[in-house]
Amino acid sequence: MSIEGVLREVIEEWFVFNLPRVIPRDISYLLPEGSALALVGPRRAGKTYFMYWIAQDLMSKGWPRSSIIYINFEDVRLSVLKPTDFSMFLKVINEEAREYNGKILLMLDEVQNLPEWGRWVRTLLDKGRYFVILSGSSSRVRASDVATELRGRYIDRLVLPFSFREFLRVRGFEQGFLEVPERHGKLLNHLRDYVLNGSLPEVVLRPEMASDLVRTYRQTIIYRDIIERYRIRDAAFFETFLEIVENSFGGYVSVTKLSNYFKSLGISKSKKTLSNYLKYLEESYYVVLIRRFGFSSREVIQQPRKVYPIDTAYFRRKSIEPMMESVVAVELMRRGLSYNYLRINDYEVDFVINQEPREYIQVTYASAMDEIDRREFKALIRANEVLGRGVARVISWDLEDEIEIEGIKVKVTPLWRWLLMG
Ligand SMILES: Nc1ncnc2c1ncn2[C@@H]1O[C@H](COP(=O)(O)OP(=O)(O)OP(=O)(O)O)[C@@H](O)[C@H]1O
Repeated sequence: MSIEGVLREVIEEWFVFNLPRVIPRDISYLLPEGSALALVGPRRAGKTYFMYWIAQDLMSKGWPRSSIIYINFEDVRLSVLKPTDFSMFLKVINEEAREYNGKILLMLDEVQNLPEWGRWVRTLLDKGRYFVILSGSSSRVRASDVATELRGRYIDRLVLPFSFREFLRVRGFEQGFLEVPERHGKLLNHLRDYVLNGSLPEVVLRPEMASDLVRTYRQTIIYRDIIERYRIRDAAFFETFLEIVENSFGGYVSVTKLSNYFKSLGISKSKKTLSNYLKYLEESYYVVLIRRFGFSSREVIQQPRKVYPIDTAYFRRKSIEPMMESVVAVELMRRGLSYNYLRINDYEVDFVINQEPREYIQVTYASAMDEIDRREFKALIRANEVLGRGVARVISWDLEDEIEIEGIKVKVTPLWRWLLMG
């Protein structure tokens, strides 16, 4: 069959494809004129399913199915598409689809498999007749690649594993009357499940498969998205490096210390290489790195970074507190906030949110107010003194209070409430 025939076949299959049941996400989307909507985020976080959801949502608002085309370029039948096939592609789209209010929506998935996809998308946008939504593998269609390929003509949306609100929706737990004791107990059980097992959609939906799924996801990220993509020749070394990073989840990684450590083993790796490896892990959305507050980006490389996995399913179990911090870090990312950790002499604040007013956050698993380490409060007070007045908050497991220490009000907020606040 000619490539034209194949493309028609793929599109016609889409028109009769039974869309799966999709759990609605709390991620907003829009169809911008002249720009593409790029969905970025970690592996298996639900980018494709979010496209299906958009299709369903638009159809419920009157869009006919024939005005929406979804193409997955990972389809082997499309692997022979060449950059010069663009005119044919356009002709097939125009013949197969029907306009709705003068527009056709094109959803292009795994777009990295399409040679020169950036040019294709820009040309489509120039025609003024198409809305384009695209997504691709986390490492090849990273936010930075989209920026380069589309020269600013895009809006991106980060698709992360389920938020706690979405997670409760999957579990069928209504979000009212949370203080009623029986419901409260259930809520805390859900919270424990969320913190300990993470919220990758398939893992949440098929908990019995969790360990197999998580192992496979990790392998794909490490081997396909990082080692292959960045052409890392010394894969065995990278794995050793990764092991150290994974064992540091919830703590610090310092490129300087790592470089010295490897030197002591007779392995010479430059700080630049190690720093790049960390960057790859971050760009592939496997880890979240938190930089120290107050240092320029050049200086920050020398500073230890705090490291968390993108989902606690990847966490090497330690205690629950660092896992709670991990959930908070990813939630801040979900809310699109910029944040750092802060260290002033011996005091440390887990998160400083860079907004007006600043917010200083500590995370604790303490089960009674007097169990909270005084140093946690002291650090919040120091932060207020040094960086200026802000909101001081302790995120706890289930404690709720507001106290005043040395003239500074500190809010103590349960993790579940904080997660549902966003
Ligand atoms: N909103 C959702 N409702 C129901 N199931 C979902 C949802 N999102 C994701 N899933 C489940 O998680 C799996 C992975 O989701 P999806 O394929 O959308 O991820 P992705 O981000 O496109 O992955 P990749 O980066 O590997 O292409 C799906 O096969 C489905 O089982």
